[in-house]
Amino acid sequence: MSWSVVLRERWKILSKISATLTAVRSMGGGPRTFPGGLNKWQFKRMHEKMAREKERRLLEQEKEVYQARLRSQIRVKVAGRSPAQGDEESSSAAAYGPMTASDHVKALADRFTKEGAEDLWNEDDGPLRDDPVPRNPAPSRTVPPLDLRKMMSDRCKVADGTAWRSRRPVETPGRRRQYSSDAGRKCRPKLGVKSKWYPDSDSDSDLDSDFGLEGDPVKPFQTGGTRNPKFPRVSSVNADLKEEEVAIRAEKKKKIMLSGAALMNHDRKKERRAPKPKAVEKEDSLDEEVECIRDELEKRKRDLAATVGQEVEEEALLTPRRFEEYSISPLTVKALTCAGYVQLTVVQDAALQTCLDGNDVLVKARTGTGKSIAFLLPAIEAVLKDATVGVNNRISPILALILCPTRELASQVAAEANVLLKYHNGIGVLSLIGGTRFKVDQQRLESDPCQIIVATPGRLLDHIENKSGFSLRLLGLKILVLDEADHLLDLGFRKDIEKIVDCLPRKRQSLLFSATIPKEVRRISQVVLKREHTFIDTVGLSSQETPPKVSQSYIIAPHTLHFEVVHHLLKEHIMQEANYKVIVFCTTAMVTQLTFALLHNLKMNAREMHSRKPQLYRTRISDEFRESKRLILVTSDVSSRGMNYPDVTLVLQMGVPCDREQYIHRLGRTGREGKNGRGIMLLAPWEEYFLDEIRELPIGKLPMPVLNPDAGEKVAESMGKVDMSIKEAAYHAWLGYYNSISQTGRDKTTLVELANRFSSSMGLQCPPALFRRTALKMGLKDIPGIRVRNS
Ligand SMILES: Nc1ncnc2c1ncn2[C@@H]1O[C@H](COP(=O)(O)OP(=O)(O)OP(=O)(O)O)[C@@H](O)[C@H]1O
Repeated sequence: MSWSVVLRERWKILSKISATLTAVRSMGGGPRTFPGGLNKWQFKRMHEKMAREKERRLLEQEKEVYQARLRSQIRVKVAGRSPAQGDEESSSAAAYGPMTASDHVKALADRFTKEGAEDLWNEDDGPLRDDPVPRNPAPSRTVPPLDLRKMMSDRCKVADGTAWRSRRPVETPGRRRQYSSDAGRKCRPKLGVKSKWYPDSDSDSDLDSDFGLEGDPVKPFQTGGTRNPKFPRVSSVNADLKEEEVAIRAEKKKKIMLSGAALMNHDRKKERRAPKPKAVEKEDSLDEEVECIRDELEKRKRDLAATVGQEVEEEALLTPRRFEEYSISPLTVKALTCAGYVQLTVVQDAALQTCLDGNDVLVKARTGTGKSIAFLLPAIEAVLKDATVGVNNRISPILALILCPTRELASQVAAEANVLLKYHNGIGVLSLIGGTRFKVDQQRLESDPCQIIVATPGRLLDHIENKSGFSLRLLGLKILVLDEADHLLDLGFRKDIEKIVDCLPRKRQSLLFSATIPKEVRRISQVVLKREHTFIDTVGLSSQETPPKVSQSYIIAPHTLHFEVVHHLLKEHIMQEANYKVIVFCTTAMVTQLTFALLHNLKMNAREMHSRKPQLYRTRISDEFRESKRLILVTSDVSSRGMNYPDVTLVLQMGVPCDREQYIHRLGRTGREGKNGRGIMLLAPWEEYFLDEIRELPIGKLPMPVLNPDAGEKVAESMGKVDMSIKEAAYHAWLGYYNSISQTGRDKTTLVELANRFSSSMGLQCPPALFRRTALKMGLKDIPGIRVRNS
């Protein structure tokens, strides 16, 4: 065999081997390593396991609390038995405590109603305040809040001469609130309706329910131990307690007292043993009273709505305190002064010192009142205090982590942080947000010595899971901030937040800020906060949650006319305001696209912003709108929270928001820094149910505007020019939205009707095939009168 043949054979073998090697080479640039030499999946599984364990631990802790509560109940009841009863068990049990159960209840009643018992009351059923007297109390309202309970008791005094003691302690001047609950806002007095007791709720709500805070206008106890004739004797309550005691003892004998099964039994919702009024005739008159008060309440609300534009509430945004009075770095004070911040706003004054002291804090304050600076200052101070700062580390630990729900908000917060760090060389801020290249983030993380990260949860988790060494950098974290905390702890984000928190050191400070903190968020806030955190609420029960100088109104109009009404309102506003700046909120990204296309065809100066747009475009539009005047931003809810666009003159909400909180945040884009503003919500008749959710807000009804037929034709013509694919996409998205949020949407027959109306308002013919496609997409089957199922 010649050499050339041998060479050719060898060449063939070599090329085969190289082809095989190419085929088995792993994709994505080789294996990634994680701390502890784990691969990506092992690392992910480890985190999931840790999360599961944490969940189990929390559950166990909760069980322990129930057990302890049960034990203490039994102890009180056993101690309540007098030795005179001759029961050996009771006499030995009496050693547990010196009081009988009824004495205990009476003493508590006395304690709660006496003056100076403020320390017993909680902030919005939260933990007891460390510092009950704030240095600068929120200025009082010009219009005093309507105290339903006080009115009730006053009326009752007049009616039958008996003095009913209100459960609400008297507001002491100089205090923000002695205690709080949602009672004032959510719970109208509902007589004859039993309120529920949830034994698994936190200790604070126990306090509420035990003392009938929820929905009860009056309290059964009186000072001095005298009994209100409307309520049964405490002894009848004791009889109930005794029965329960016997049942519990029987359970105990079976040795299942503290078993999971026993706990499950106590986990069930129980009807609270709220004392009922005895006299039926009094109940009737009481009903009348309540009706009367409701009417008065409605009237007051209407008056407030009518006059809100005329400075009903003159609350000052700034306090007399100045930043240099706090223990913050002089360089930061210099930067603050440079940016025009000299005095603190109310929320900054209320929260700053507590945050600087290193406590875990949950803060609620109205939109546009300066929460960002209130959490950025403690974050910067925490970084400055760390010994590693100033040391020339190539890769510095991440000391402060700020999480925001949207990319634009994260960029805005990072920009604000940079303003405050103007004179601090060596401290860096980096924003990690979705929609940008991961590689670019990695390079910036390696090249910039940043100690503060502002991130959206998804992208941060990406870095934790896919970038080796990133989790290690987080181990030195000193402070965690959740801006728009209620949204971040919402179902959409919660899993991500839990995963992130699992990667952070336990010994850290956590700050949660938002303009809305629903009760359920307070309960789950302990996913992030320590149990003994402080709750600061600068809004309070007595005040409205929306900006005081924003006039709020709604219009009910047939859906087929919505685009026409929007066009009319915008034209009218442009005529009235020379420097108009309007935000139009739409229900979904696709509906936003459609509305923008329509306004664009109508030659209005508008921009669009929603999640379907690339990040670069979104950033550009956001910056442009921040700087501009005489511009309309048509947007989805990506702009509803936290975005600080100065001098917005009108917020127009087209269609129902997904919940009450979203309404407040959308509206909060106007009237910032205590300025004037206007908010209009446009609803279809079937969306009126939403008004009930915001009934305590000063919102008034506007009549349906008189529409110009010529303008109507113009709108129809412009709608005709909009691309069919945009209309179809909006149609799908719109139906999906209503199907997911509203009761109406869940009624399939109504949904078909809505679909027809929506399609006609777009000039879409709604062919059955299109509706079938939508219905299938939404997982709907068997709609009466329509064959949805694919044959
Ligand atoms: N101490 C201050 N003095 C003057 N202006 C301030 C001060 N603090 C904040 N501001 C201004 O108040 C405006 C609103 O601030 P910020 O965006 O922090 O409000 P926010 O409470 O976070 O609102 P949202 O709830 O919508 O997120 C900003 O324009 C900011 O510059």
